[in-house]
Amino acid sequence: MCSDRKEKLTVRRLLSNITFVLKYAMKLDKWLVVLVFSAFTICGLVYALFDSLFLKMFIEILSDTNKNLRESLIFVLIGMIFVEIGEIVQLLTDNYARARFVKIAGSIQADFIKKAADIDLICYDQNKYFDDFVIAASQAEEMIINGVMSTARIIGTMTTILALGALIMTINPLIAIFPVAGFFINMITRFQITKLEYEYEIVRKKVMRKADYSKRVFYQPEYAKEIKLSNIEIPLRKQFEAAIDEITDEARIAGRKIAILSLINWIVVFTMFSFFFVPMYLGYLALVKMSIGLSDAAAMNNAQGEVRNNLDGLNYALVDFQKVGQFAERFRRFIEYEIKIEKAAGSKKIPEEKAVLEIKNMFFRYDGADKDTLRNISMAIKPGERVAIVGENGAGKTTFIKLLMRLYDVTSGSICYGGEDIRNFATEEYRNIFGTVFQDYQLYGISLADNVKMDCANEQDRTIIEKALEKADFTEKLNRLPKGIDTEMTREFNEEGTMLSGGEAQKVAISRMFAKTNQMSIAILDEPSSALDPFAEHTLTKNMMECAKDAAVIFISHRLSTTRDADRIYMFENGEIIEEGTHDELMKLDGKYKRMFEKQAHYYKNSIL
Ligand SMILES: Nc1ncnc2c1ncn2[C@@H]1O[C@H](COP(=O)(O)OP(=O)(O)OP(=O)(O)O)[C@@H](O)[C@H]1O
Repeated sequence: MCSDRKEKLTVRRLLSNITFVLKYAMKLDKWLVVLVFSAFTICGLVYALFDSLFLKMFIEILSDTNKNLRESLIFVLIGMIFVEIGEIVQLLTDNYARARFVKIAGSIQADFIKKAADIDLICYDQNKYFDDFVIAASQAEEMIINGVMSTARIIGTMTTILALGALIMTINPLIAIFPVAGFFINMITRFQITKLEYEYEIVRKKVMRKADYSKRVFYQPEYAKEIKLSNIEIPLRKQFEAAIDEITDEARIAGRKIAILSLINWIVVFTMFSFFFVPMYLGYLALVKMSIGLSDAAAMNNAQGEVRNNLDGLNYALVDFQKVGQFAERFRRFIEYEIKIEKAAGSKKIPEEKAVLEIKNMFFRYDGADKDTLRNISMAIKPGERVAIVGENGAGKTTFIKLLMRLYDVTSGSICYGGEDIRNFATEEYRNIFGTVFQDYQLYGISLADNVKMDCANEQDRTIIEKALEKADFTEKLNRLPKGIDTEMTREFNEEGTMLSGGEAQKVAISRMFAKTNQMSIAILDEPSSALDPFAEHTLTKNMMECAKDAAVIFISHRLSTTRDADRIYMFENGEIIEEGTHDELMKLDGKYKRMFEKQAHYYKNSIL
C-alpha cells in the first residue's frame, strides 16, 4: 500500500543525514549548539561523580570513627552544591535554549517557504515531491531540535557512562557485563520499535492527508455554498471515515508489535538484570565473600543503576537520532532539490526591444504521462500582434501558455525570444517580459495594493496601482473599501478584511497586468473574463488591448465573440493546431472553428430570444 515502507536507508546515509542536520543547525545558530553540547557534557560528569564517588566517600566518612558529624555534614553540603551547579547549568541552558530554538524553528520555516516558492512547477505534479514536502514541512522544526538535543544527550550520557564505567572497572569489571548486555538487548528492541513507529508515522501522514483534506474542505468558506446545496459531504465523509478506519487498523497492528517488544525489553533488561542479578551479586561479594566493602557495594550498585539508566537514555537518544536521520532524508531531498528552471541564471541577456516569440516544432509531455499533451506546435508572434488560442476543454491551451512562460521546459523543439532559445535566459528576467492573467488566479490575505503589485508595494507604486484598478473597472468598489488600496483582502486574519465577488476578484487579477504594462512585452490572458458580466467583459477586453499597446497579446477564450478581432486565431485539438488564420479565414475554411463559432452564436441568439 505504501511504497515508503520499502524506502531503506543505509547506516551511512543515516549518519550523513544527521551530519547534515547538525551542520544545518550550526549554520542557523552555532553558539546554541556549542552551548547545549557543553552543558550536557558538564551535567553528565557532575551526575556521574555524585552518584558513585560521592556516595562511596560518604559511606567511608560515616564508617570512619576519626571523622565527626560536622565533617560529614560539610561533605554533604559540598556534594549538594556540586549537584546544584549541575542543575543550575541545565536550567539556564533550558531557559536560554528555548527562545533560541523558537528562532531556529522560524528560520527553518523561512528556508522552507523560500524553497517552496522557488521550486520548479514540475515538482507539484509529482506525488513524491508532495509527500516529501508535507512530511518535511511538518517535521522540520522537531527534526532540527531533536537532532541537536539527541546529539547533546548522547554526549552527556556517554560522559556519565564512561566516568561510571571507569569506576566499576576499577572495583569489579564483572558488574559491567549486566548494563552492557542490557544495553544491547535494549538497543535491538528499541531500534525495532522505532522502525515500527517510523513506518506507522509515514503511513499515518499519507493516509491522514486524505482525512485532512476532507476536514479542511468543511471549514473553508469557498466550499461552504456547494456543501450546503449538495450531497458532496457524503463522499467526502466516506473518504474521511475510510482514512480513519485504515489508520486505526495500522495503529492496532503497530501497537501490538510495539507492546510485545517493550515488554520483553522491560523484563530482561530492567527486572532481571538490574533489579535482581546485580544487587544479589554485590550482596554476595560484600556480605558472604567479603571481597569488597559496603561502601564499594553501595557505590557499585548505584553506579550500575546509573549506567543502566544512562544506557537506556543513550538508547532513546540513539532512537531519536535514527528518527532524525530518517526524517532528514525527506527534508534533505526537498532542501537539496536542484532547482532547474526557476533559478536558471542564463547566459544571454533579454533583448531590450520587444521581440518575436517563436515556437518551433514544440512537443510536450507531462512527467509520468503516457502521451504528449502538445504535439508539433509552431508559430511566431510579433510585437503588437493579437493572437487568440481557442479549442475545447483539455485541448492543451493552458499547457501551451505555461510553456511560453517557462513554467515547464519543452520536451522537444524550442521556444525562442528575439531568436534566442528561452532556456538561455535567466528565468526571472525572462518572466519579466510577461504580464499575465490566469483563469485560476488567487487573492491573498494581504493588502489590496500587494495583491495588485504581486510584490511589496511601496509609496511610488500607489499611483500605478490605483490607475491599474481604475483600468480594471474597480474604482467604484475601491472607493467603498474602508482603507482603499491598504484594505486587507479575504477574512483569513482580519474580521474587517474584504470579501470580493467572483467578478470583482477577477478585476483585481486583471489589474495586475495593467500595473505591469510599462515593462511588459507580451500579455498573456488565459480566460481572463470568465466571471465578468458582458458589459465589464467588453470594457475590460478593450482596455486590455489598448494598454498592451505594442506588446503582443496572447489570449485564450472560450467565448469566440472576444477572439474574432484577433490578428490570428489558432484552433487547438488534442494538443495539435488543427486550424489557423483570421476569423474570416477560419470561417471560410468551414472547419471546426466555424462549427464552434456558429454553435455559440446560435446559443446566444436563442438565449436572447
Ligand atoms: N499537471 C498536469 N499533469 C498531467 N497532465 C496534465 C497536467 N495539467 C494538465 N494536464 C492534462 O493536459 C491536458 C491539457 O490540459 P490544459 O489545461 O492545457 O487544457 P486546456 O485546453 O487549457 O483546457 P481548459 O479549456 O479546460 O482550460 C489535459 O488532458 C489535462 O488533463
